[in-house]
Amino acid sequence: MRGHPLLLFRLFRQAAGWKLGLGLLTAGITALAGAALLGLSGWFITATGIAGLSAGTALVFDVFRPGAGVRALALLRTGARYGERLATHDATLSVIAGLRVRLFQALARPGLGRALVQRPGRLLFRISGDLDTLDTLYLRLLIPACVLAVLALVSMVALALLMGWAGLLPGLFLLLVGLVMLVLGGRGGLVAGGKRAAALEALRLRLLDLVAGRVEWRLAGRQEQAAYLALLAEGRLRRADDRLNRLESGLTLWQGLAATALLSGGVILCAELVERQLFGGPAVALFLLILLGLMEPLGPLRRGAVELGRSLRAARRVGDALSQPVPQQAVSPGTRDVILSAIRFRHDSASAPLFDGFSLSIPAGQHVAVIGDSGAGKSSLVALLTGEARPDTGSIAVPPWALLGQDAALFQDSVRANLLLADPDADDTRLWAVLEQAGLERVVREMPGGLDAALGEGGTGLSSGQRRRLALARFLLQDKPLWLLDEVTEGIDLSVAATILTKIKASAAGRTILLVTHLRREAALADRIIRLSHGRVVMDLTRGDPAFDVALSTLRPD
Ligand SMILES: Nc1ncnc2c1ncn2[C@@H]1O[C@H](COP(=O)(O)OP(=O)(O)OP(=O)(O)O)[C@@H](O)[C@H]1O
Repeated sequence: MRGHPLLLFRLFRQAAGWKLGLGLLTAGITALAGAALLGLSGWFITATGIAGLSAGTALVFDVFRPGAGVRALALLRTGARYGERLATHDATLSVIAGLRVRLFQALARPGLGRALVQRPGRLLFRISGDLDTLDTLYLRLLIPACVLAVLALVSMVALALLMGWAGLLPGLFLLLVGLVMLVLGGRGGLVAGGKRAAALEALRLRLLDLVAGRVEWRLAGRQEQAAYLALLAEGRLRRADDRLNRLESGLTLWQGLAATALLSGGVILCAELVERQLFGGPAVALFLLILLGLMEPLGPLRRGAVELGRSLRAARRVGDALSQPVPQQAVSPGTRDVILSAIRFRHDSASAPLFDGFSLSIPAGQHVAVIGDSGAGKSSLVALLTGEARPDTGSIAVPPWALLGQDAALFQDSVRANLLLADPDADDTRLWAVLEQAGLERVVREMPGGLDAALGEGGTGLSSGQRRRLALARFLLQDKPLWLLDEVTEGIDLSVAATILTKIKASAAGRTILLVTHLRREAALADRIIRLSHGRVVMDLTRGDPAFDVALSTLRPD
């Protein structure tokens, strides 16, 4: 089932089962009412015209019942069409909205997230393009295909009752036409649609490179080459579009030929029936116009068929991501201490394990500084604790944690929304309190809109020190027993660093802290210092030990 489009149909059904059914039902009623309306109107106009030829028939001709029928069918068709639009779009939008959340969660899985971040164009595509493509599956494929099948079957039964076995022919012909359309469109669209998706992804990436790196391209004198690469991708996109257009034109031709053949066959059949005096003029109009009505779903089906390949590809990719288990924070319920036992861990692209038989135990409430040269394994240790990296063997027990790192990771949204990420239920009083703790309250109060002030991408609108303080406020909002601090004051000026460290110290009592650092001012918060080297603990000192102060003094001063 992994990655199979059927998984998506199952998700569609779970998310909006009855709405999908209602959509199909109303779409079927709309099409049937449309075909009947066309036929009855044709019959009525013809029959009225013929009846009007002589005064005798004109007087006895009943215009009321067929007129009422036309009105009833018109009302039914309009109402059903309205219901269909409501039901199908509501169903699709709610399913896609639900899928978007699940896809975000799935993409947050460490391995997948990291793999995709190396190809941001693809990541963007998955989140936007693939999901939007999925509405085609239901709206443009399933609905027209089912409606065509229903119309064909109903027409087969009705026309067979009316004119014997010959009445089966239009329905069978329609089914054949629809099937050929799906096969041809699906096969052609799969290849051309795949090429189009790849070209569009390449074009987006090339354009991003061109714009974001324009200064570097220019300095290197290679702007022309970068533009040429974008043009190449654009050329591939155009050729793929041409192929898709040709495919759609071919299918339109096929639809036109099929419609002509069906109508011509209908005219020949009617001529035969008229000659045998089984059909009169009004019945001919009824029959031919019903045939026209039956072909109505072929247009949407044709457009859906061209999209079939693209939709199936998107369904497979989204299905692949969704079939992975949703990542959970690596938290062991009931644990208060941090315990790593006999860990063996190798980075994906590394040849040898970084940690081999690594064990570490931090009792609840202890404040530990992890120091060591660059590449010693400090960040990898934090990644193991947060679950971002998984050990090959060994066990890890971690209480609920909050992480504060060097990257402020702020989003293009309001100050409030950036804070609420940490605790969606926090009220304004609490938000102001953490802003005050982080030394940012006055700044935010002076911003237009206060908590609702909009930040730009990455927190633009705030200075880099203010961004770090906002990240600190968000961190403080999480009331977790374990704090993981990864070089939190690296690269910031003394006054901001002092604020951050003071606030951390003020709220540190009763919590376990593991801080990774090269800086004396940060390690001074700890009551235990561990030095790592090549993935091993080479020094483990507690405050009071004379070597503790010596270890502190080896660290970078402020
Ligand atoms: N994603 C990765 N793939 C392969 N090797 C990695 C990866 N991340 C880190 N490493 C390697 O693992 C080792 C430990 O890296 P880590 O980032 O944990 O060190 P660190 O002590 O945090 O260094 P720094 O102080 O420079 O941040 C290094 O040799 C590094 O090259």
